[in-house]
Amino acid sequence: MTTQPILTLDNITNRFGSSVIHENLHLEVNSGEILGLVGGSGAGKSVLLRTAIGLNKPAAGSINLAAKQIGVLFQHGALFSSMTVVENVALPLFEHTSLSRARALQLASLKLALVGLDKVAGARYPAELSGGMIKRAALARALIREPDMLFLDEPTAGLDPISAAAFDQLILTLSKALGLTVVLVTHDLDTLHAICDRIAVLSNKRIIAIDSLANVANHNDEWIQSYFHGPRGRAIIDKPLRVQHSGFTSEN
Ligand SMILES: Nc1ncnc2c1ncn2[C@@H]1O[C@H](COP(=O)(O)OP(=O)(O)OP(=O)(O)O)[C@@H](O)[C@H]1O
Repeated sequence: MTTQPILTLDNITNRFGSSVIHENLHLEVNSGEILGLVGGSGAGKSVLLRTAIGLNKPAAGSINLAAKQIGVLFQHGALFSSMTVVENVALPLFEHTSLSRARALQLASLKLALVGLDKVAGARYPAELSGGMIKRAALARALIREPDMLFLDEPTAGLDPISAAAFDQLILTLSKALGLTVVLVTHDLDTLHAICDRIAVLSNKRIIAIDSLANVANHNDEWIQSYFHGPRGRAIIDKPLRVQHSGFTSEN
């Protein structure tokens, strides 16, 4: 991994009316890393992600995004119910390229295969898929334009622990195989532990810590202490990582 920032947010201020969400916030994302962004509910994680990708214009500050192409998985990034899964995945190609429909659908099938969905799943409508399969299809759609950077908003939300672990591993495998930089917003401590190179903590309108999980967890901040050393956090920090594929716990 290089330490070249692929994304720099500098002195960012965001406000809605009189409510200040971010103030003089600074964040750098290194090329090739998986960065987990955590913070309390309403801290402004999603707004920060939208700011980074240009969907929210900050009141002040600068954004330097060096990625050539980005892919985004939104928190409620539902697929269109009236289109098949493969059509949903191909949609960005229909909209943004001059590829033929047949070629776009062929590329979409390849992306579906990459995330573990076969042609049968591709021919279904979203309502006919499980939650985990929908996440995979949405990930395939985020990957369809060959991004070098992915933004994922709560990728494992709503998944059972085994499906969530499998989805974590998929993100990890794809990011390493494709050389992707990943920024993911999550509340899922397992995800932080299993796949994130660094953790950024958003609190009090700023990034108050950014480091490895072990170092961030030692930070002397009240929210960090309660998040990482509360009952759920302790279980992750203090215990060995489960073996993700099987869902079993390993002592290794
Ligand atoms: N378009 C908007 N207009 C007004 N207020 C907004 C808008 N978008 C977000 N907010 C407010 O900004 C704050 C931060 O919202 P955001 O969704 O970024 O939080 P979050 O950290 O992602 O929360 P959660 O973990 O619960 O998803 C909230 O108080 C929210 O109500």
